[in-house]
Amino acid sequence: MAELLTSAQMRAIEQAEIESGTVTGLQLMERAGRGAVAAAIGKWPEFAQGSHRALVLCGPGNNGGDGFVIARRLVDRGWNVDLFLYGVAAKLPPDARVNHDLWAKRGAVRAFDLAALCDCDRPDLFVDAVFGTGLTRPLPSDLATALEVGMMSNWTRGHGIKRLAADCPSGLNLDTGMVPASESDAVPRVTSADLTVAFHSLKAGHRLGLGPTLCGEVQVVDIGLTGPDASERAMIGTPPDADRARLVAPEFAHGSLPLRIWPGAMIAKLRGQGHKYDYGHAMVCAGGPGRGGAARMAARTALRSGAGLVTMLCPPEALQENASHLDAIMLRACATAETFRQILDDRVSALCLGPGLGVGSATRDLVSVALAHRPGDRGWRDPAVVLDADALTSFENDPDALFAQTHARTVLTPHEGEFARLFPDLAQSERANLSKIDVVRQAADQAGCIVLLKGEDTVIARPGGGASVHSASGERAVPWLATAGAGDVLAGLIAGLAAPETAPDLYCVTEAAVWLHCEAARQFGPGLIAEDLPEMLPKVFATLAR
Ligand SMILES: NC(=O)C1=CN([C@@H]2O[C@H](COP(=O)(O)OP(=O)(O)OC[C@H]3O[C@@H](n4cnc5c(N)ncnc54)[C@H](O)[C@@H]3O)[C@@H](O)[C@H]2O)[C@@H](O)CC1
Ligand SMILES: [K+]
Repeated sequence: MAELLTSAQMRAIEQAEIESGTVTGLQLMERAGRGAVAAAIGKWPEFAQGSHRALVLCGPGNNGGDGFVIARRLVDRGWNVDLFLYGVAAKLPPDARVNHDLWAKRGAVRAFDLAALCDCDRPDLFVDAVFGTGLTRPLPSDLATALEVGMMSNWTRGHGIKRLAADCPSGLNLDTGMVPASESDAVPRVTSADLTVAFHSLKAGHRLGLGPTLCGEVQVVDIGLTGPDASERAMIGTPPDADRARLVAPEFAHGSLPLRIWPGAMIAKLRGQGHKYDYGHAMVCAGGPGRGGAARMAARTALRSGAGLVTMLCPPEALQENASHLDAIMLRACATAETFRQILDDRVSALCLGPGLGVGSATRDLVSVALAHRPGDRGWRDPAVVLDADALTSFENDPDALFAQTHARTVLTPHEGEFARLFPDLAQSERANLSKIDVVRQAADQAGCIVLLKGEDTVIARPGGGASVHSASGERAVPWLATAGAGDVLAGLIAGLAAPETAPDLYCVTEAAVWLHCEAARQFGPGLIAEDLPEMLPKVFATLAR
């Protein structure tokens, strides 16, 4: 559970620490530059010995300051370094200026010039230290060109040049994971780094949007600010604080976490002992004949993932079809919302509605019954209600009617299309400079419940602010998870994990569900279809129990 900071939060942390007198900005910059060089040598051991050539491009702020430190450290190691400054030395902020001056005693500072840069000898390492957390506008086009992969073809064997980015590839907005579009260049050219060293902590933009692709491998470098580890440890089992966002992964900023602690501890059946009813009763509502597959997959996943028992409810005319597919899952006919209300009893602890349910008033009525159900004397909290797919689209014309009924134990799991139907003002086309985290936070506030917006960067948020990002990128990239029915499985997974009496906080369960969903797909590999996901769960659980 690593924190994902915004640029402003990072600045505030640095500022507070500098003002407290425990560290100076100059010390932080030195550690950042040294840490970047150490990370590069760790990744490319061939750089540890001998003389190599680097081209360092420094910017007009403190990110440029890091570049001067990197250049100095490389020369100390016997490297040849060409350094260009995009900006004016006299206008550098103080710490960057000090490092500029230190470098100037060792090598030349050349004013940024595309032609001169292209004239340099082929570098082994290209260091991008132009902009970090301070990017405020699109990249100027000459700079974009200088940072471009295509420019590398100036050098023979240009493809072998390693790219190191200080804090981020310049042009990437570290709050949004987006590259601001420029008027002159509709498709801004930002080049992927091979290695990005993130100072102190991951920032949101490292894991949102284009961030994972552009950053390449990301290593967090400790620059001696008060460690995030303690606060990260405290996060396990509790949702994030209002203004905080975190990465859904078994890791801290500076290390990994045993899987039995997370997500293992989020899975009731990996811990206690109990009767099937202690693990809760999940119910899944299905649509009419020929449309039961999605709900059956959700139900099967709920049963595999932790519910003690699972019942599927369907219209009487779909009974035969569903009965021929289900064994361990119980099946009951449910013709109307009123019947649904009568069927719900004290033991029902999780409800999943939406997959294959059909769009319209009948679905709206079922959703209303689900959201109005209270636990009675036997239960101690409201049942978890997971609403997906048709349960969301059915409220397209009146989302407020849904939001008037949702409660704290409700999770909405839209994809971008469904999200736009419920929150048209927050649709992708309307987001401007808001990050996906900000957008889902606003949605959760509007809806009054947990909202999970799917994608390669899945974002979860709850009312009042806390948010999480799960990134299916890099080693966790699962393009084969983009398959029909995968979303139905996720809805069932949340319901199944939330059903047990001892299930942790619903927000934390939702985080674990997203990770497990991706993990099951990852372990299965290409060729996956949605039915494979519940069948992979036992294997995944086995790795968490150790
Ligand atoms: N003491 C500190 O504050 C430390 C800062 N660190 C580094 O400093 C970075 C943040 O420094 P800054 O806040 O100075 O920000 P940056 O160095 O990221 O950039 C700010 C400068 O770039 C200009 N700028 C922004 N976007 C531009 C664009 N599109 N075209 C042209 N100019 C543009 C701004 O006007 C400003 O001069 C971090 O990412 C990190 O790399 C680290 O050295 C650790 C210590
Ligand atoms: K940079």
